[in-house]
Amino acid sequence: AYIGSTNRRQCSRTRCELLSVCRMARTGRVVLVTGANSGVGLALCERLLSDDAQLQLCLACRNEQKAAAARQSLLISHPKAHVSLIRLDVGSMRSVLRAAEEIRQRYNRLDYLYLNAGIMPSPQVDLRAFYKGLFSGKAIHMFSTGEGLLTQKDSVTADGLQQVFATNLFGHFLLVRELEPLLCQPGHSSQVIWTSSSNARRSTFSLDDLQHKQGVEPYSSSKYASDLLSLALNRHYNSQGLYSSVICPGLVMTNLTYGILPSFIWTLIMPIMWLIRIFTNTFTLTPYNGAEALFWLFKQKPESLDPMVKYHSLTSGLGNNYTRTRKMEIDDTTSAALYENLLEMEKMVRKKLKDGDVEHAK
Ligand SMILES: NC(=O)C1=CN([C@@H]2O[C@H](COP(=O)(O)OP(=O)(O)OC[C@H]3O[C@@H](n4cnc5c(N)ncnc54)[C@H](OP(=O)(O)O)[C@@H]3O)[C@@H](O)[C@H]2O)C=CC1
Ligand SMILES: CC(C)CCC[C@@H](C)[C@H]1CC[C@H]2C3=C(CC[C@]12C)[C@@]1(C)CCC(=O)[C@@H](C)[C@@H]1CC3
Repeated sequence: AYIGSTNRRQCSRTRCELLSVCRMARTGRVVLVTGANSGVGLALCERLLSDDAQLQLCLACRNEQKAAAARQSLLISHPKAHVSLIRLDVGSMRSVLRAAEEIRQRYNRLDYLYLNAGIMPSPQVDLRAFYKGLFSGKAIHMFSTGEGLLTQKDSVTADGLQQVFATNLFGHFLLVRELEPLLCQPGHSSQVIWTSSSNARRSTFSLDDLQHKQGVEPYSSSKYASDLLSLALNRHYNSQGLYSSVICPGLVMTNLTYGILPSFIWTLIMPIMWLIRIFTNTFTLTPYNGAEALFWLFKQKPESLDPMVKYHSLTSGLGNNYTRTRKMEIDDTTSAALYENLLEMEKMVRKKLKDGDVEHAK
């Protein structure tokens, strides 16, 4: 019933309207966005619909109510848009497999897959590092990347995976693998676009501890892993028409960032944040601005994209948005090794889920 809410609306339409919807559905580009019910993901959806009214947009979210509210808000500004919902908890591998099956049944191709859902659970600001950073001569770098400032408390999911790794990376990896038949269509190219971060740091990632069980910066590690994985996807799938890119939305005020400090502190420092924006173009601050690079990529020929760079959403002091590339600190050897490890992990997870089903049936 959840995923069929578009259909319910259509039932009440005339036959003629229905036929035109079906005709459009056959021609419009298909875009799926994970974590589309708030923040950068929702702002991206707004921008995509403003650009292309024929789009078939699918919001993949874990929370039914929030997803329905997001769809409603999109339909208020774009009443004729084709917006459907799919339930997807990207941190649960069973949910990923179920959602992918539903997507394969619903669409015969996928043009854009935005892997945007992400978490940073129980973030803690290291105040000592913050004060040190302020007077280190690298304050602007610290403000634009949050490097070394944030630690998080991770947990373990029902699949036995680290939650941050499962949500920010592995669930999305499994989704891409499952949607391969829709993404890799002969004579047709598709884009996979990861919402990574400039917080991604090589030193927080280790091939010996992919899930970052040992460390306290799982967010940074998972984002660095997404940069590596995007490169590996390009190496494996470009010949089949699939192109992968990573972006950083800059510092955006969303549920994720509001979770970092108590709300009264945000209220107090907000004027300072707007001031800092004069010195660093990475303080995009609004979800609309943060979605700039995601939207920019939507307009690009995928063949023209560089797999070694990250696309950054930037906003000038005067409030103008633009996208700039920065070379990532990644290499093919580590990227290939990560990919092999993820394939191994995928096998294990699939087996575990299958064995679980058999146990359950007994
Ligand atoms: N805000 C910032 O400054 C920056 C953000 N980013 C990245 O941007 C992306 C979007 O975050 P942002 O808009 O800021 O924050 P929000 O918290 O507003 O958005 C995150 C979205 O991801 C969804 N999500 C989280 N976990 C899951 C899950 N298990 N399954 C499905 N959906 C899930 C959330 O759904 P729900 O509402 O149900 O929790 C929400 O819709 C993230 O990947 C984040 O890491 C990167 C750099 C900077
Ligand atoms: C008065 C307070 C002690 C001031 C603390 C400021 C910090 C909370 C921010 C300074 C730079 C910010 C930042 C992020 C979060 C909040 C800060 C650390 C991010 C890490 C959020 C998520 C991302 O992915 C990054 C790109 C952000 C970079 C900057």
